Amino acid sequence: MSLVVLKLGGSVVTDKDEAETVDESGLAAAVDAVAALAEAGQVVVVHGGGSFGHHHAADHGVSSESGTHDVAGIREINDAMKRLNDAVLDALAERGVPALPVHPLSAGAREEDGSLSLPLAATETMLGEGFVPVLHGDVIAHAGKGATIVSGDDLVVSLASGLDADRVGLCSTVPGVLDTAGDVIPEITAFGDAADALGGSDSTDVTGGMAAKVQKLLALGAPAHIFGPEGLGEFVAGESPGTVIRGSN
Ligand SMILES: Nc1ncnc2c1ncn2[C@@H]1O[C@H](COP(=O)(O)OP(=O)(O)OP(=O)(O)O)[C@@H](O)[C@H]1O
Ligand SMILES: C=C(C)CCOP(=O)(O)O
Repeated sequence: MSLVVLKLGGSVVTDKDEAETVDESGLAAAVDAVAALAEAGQVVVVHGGGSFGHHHAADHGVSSESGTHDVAGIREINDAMKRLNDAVLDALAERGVPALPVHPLSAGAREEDGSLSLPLAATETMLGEGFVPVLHGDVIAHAGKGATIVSGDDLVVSLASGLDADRVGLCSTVPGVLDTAGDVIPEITAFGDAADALGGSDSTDVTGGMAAKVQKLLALGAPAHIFGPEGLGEFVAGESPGTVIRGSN
């Protein structure tokens, strides 16, 4: 049975400029795509932090690089991500998708060198039992730093390689990775293919925006598709919307 790893960008499922605001129409379109993928095979969903995680993380000075030992701050970030996760799970349940949460704060950790340890037992067993695991960017224990932020993009890379996914898609609010003229770059095989145009996010963001996303996906060593909400249908149909990141490792 085919296995797809699909990221729902925080910019899709939330209004990234309004604190803790779900984008109902973006979420609805994304969940319809997940429902279709779940009908056809196995799917693992990862969603980003959007205006839930990033705003609270920024308030506490926590990012993928900067950590904290402030328990109240860690809990504030994780609680916000669980609220967004509940909204995604509820929308999936309304469409009859058997979705269950996997919270990275309680499932994984970062080693001192920053490498991510994400045991897959919960995710793999959920898949084997016919469930749809839903993970999300989160705050995560980090040896030597207390806790830092793990991006949904990091989780996508870890899951796709650990589960040997057949297809990887990342839905954002842009139609793909854009060049300096604003056109979609069809394929990226090296960071230099788009370096001039790659930047952070237009909204509050503590995990590096599109530049970090492309860098992480190039390390995956398998094709990953970056597309906008209008590309969800094509991705579900097995086509290649937006930009394909084709790294080698
Ligand atoms: N060359 C580029 N092409 C496309 N988007 C770019 C580029 N450079 C910077 N960006 C910015 O990156 C954003 C997408 O990255 P972002 O991390 O915000 O996406 P996301 O995964 O939906 O969000 P989240 O990280 O909350 O899950 C775009 O909204 C755009 O503002
Ligand atoms: C900021 C938090 C807590 C999540 C970051 O995940 P991302 O939005 O996928 O980068």
